[in-house]
Amino acid sequence: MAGLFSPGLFAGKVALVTGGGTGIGRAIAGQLVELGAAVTVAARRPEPLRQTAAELTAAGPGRCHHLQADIRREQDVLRMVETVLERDGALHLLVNNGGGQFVSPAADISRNGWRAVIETNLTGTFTVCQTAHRLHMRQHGGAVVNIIADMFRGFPLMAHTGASRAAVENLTRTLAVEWAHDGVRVNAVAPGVIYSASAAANYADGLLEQCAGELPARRCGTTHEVAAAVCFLLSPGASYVSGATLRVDGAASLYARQLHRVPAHDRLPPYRGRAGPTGRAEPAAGSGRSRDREW
Ligand SMILES: CCCCCCC/C=C/C(=O)SCCNC(=O)CCNC(=O)[C@H](O)C(C)(C)COP(=O)(O)OP(=O)(O)OC[C@H]1O[C@@H](n2cnc3c(N)ncnc32)[C@H](O)[C@@H]1OP(=O)(O)O
Ligand SMILES: NC(=O)C1=CN([C@@H]2O[C@H](COP(=O)(O)OP(=O)(O)OC[C@H]3O[C@@H](n4cnc5c(N)ncnc54)[C@H](OP(=O)(O)O)[C@@H]3O)[C@@H](O)[C@H]2O)C=CC1
Repeated sequence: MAGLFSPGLFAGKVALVTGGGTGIGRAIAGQLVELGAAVTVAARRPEPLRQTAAELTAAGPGRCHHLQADIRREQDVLRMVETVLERDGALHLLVNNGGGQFVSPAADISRNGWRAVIETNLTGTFTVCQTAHRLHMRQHGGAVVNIIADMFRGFPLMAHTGASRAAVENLTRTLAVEWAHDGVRVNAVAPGVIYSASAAANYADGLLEQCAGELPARRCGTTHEVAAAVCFLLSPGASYVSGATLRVDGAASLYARQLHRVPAHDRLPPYRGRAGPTGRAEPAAGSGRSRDREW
């Protein structure tokens, strides 16, 4: 099938995709290589990176390098950006896709679990943005896309990722303004439920499929659908788009389905003022338990 974008759209462009060895990141790297870019994929596990780089380079016409880096480690991030600049002489396009989380009620998230997710999704993304800007984009401009998530109504059972992705959305807006005069555009893409091997593994027991059946689109999104949105935002076609969030979710963020179902309860009694219409204090509705919780 012919691609959506003009062949050679990114010829001569240098791109870095974190988390680019697997899933959505791999699809983004694949579309960039297909459109002529020199792409580096970076993440922690060497094997998926090596395999992705080899396969994408073989497919061409662009090429794909790989390097191991943990975006939580400042030294890794510095080395990653320096390596791209030394090898390819520039960094025009940056995609902050590396990230993750786990499903847990907020009450049960350990301090270290919270820190792991915040340091990856938020601090890691910030460190990569700041380093790319400081070492190259401040002088030469560029385009950045941050991958976030559908956290617009909160993210029950994923409080850590909801908080970090909302923060990245706000960071995106701030950087779009601060870096406009450097010629840097910064946007976000918010995927909904996207079928990737990792999502399938992390939302096991058919949860992903079950959830997909309740989405407005009645299916999960594909990694290629996210990649197409990212390529648009990186392209000159989006030259006047900065600070925006593009939701790639088939309208899921506008629809009520959530991972968490609120159980039946009466634990949020209404406020009735000091006195009701009779002049006497009104009894609270519901069970004694509900009254116990009035404050
Ligand atoms: C079905 C409908 C809704 C779907 C919505 C889809 C939304 C998004 C989907 C995706 O993004 S899927 C693809 C992303 N990939 C992942 O999320 C990868 C899987 N996750 C991880 O690798 C980890 O969760 C991590 C924390 C992000 C990685 O950090 P790290 O490698 O450093 O982890 P550890 O050192 O092993 O642990 C640190 C800390 O975190 C606690 N922890 C880790 N996993 C869990 C878990 N599953 N449950 C509870 N706690 C967990 C771990 O115990 C450590 O804390 P302490 O034990 O030291 O207190
Ligand atoms: N699939 C979905 O439905 C949705 C996904 N997302 C987000 O989109 C992104 C891609 O997800 P998806 O492709 O599905 O899942 P993947 O797990 O395949 O992608 C996450 C990638 O991030 C890399 N990564 C994780 N932690 C680090 C780190 N500390 N340093 C560098 N790289 C890291 C992983 O590689 P490695 O472990 O080797 O480091 C992996 O390649 C993630 O940020 C995800 O949370 C958001 C909304 C929905």
